[in-house]
Amino acid sequence: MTNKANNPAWSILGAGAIGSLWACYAQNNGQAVELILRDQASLAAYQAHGGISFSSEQQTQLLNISACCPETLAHPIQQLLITTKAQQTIAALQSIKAHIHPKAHLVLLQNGLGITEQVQAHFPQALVLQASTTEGAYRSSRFAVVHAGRGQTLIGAASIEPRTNTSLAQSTAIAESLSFAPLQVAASENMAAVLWRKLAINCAINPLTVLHRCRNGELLSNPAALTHISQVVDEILQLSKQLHLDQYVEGLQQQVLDVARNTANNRSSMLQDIESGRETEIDAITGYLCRLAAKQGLTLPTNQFLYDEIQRITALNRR
Ligand SMILES: NC(=O)C1=CN([C@@H]2O[C@H](COP(=O)(O)OP(=O)(O)OC[C@H]3O[C@@H](n4cnc5c(N)ncnc54)[C@H](OP(=O)(O)O)[C@@H]3O)[C@@H](O)[C@H]2O)C=CC1
Ligand SMILES: CC(C)(CO)C(=O)C(=O)O
Repeated sequence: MTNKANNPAWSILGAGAIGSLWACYAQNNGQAVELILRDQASLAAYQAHGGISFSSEQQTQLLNISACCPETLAHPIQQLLITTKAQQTIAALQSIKAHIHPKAHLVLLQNGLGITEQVQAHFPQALVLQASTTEGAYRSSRFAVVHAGRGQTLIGAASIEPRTNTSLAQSTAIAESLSFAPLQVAASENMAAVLWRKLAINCAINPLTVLHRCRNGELLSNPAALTHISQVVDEILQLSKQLHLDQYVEGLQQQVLDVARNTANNRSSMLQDIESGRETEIDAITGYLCRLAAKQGLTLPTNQFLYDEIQRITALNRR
């Protein structure tokens, strides 16, 4: 589906693993989407590659998906799926701000919290939603994406505040328009619970895989890591109670262990970022948690320790 001016229904900002995954399934479903690349050099490299090499269920196809960059964007953006890493979001949006319709639908499909508030401040009239996915994808090279694991995607109001002005009908319509088979996107009636639980699980697994340099499943046989997990979980439960979010994280300790077991062979996204010398999403994960706690007059010593450690390791990586 394209809009009246024949523009794509969705523009996708961040042609990495997740952005390319959505773009490829959209294309395979006959839906016009457009990838927005970082700059002209990236666009030239993409065009030279001939599109995205997309691998799923042992089949690979080269999909020549329409692409542009801030310098070549030639139409107003009505619906934008944002699939950059959390910490890249604001700079990426700034680069195309002039093209974003004031009342655009902006969907952040990324881990971490706290970015949507910043996006809403930049685009006060826009409808800003957050999506959370358990799909798994990775880039085997710059423009080659592998759909590694099937999951589910939930979409809803971009806040952990239970109160929200976003109607379920709006989220449902947007979820449907982003459901490019086999990707399943559904509107959540309680996105606050989804986001808080996801944040808690990321806080309890991601930094620890970096600290102990291990796959998710290896945390389970490491006594020091298990102690850290318990401490992280206890601190999150304490904060959740104070914020009246405790019903969202009932049984958290067991859930964390289950996720580590079910994703045992994964290198967490944070470990992958560190190993590739990239910035991590620690600021939108553990950093967000610690800042929220500070506003409540609470300190979370283990989470703060993990935040500081990841910052230290990232800085060492940069040298
Ligand atoms: N991969 C997965 O399986 C999952 C990922 N997630 C979450 O989804 C989000 C995206 O992850 P993922 O796709 O893996 O990350 P990637 O790093 O693969 O993709 C991010 C993309 O954003 C692009 N980007 C960064 N800055 C800009 C900019 N200024 N302008 C245009 N593009 C820009 C990057 O471009 P460049 O290549 O030029 O740097 C890159 O292509 C993250 O929050 C992640 O935690 C959640 C669940 C699963
Ligand atoms: C759930 C988990 C830990 C799976 O690897 C993840 O979301 C991540 O790596 O960011």
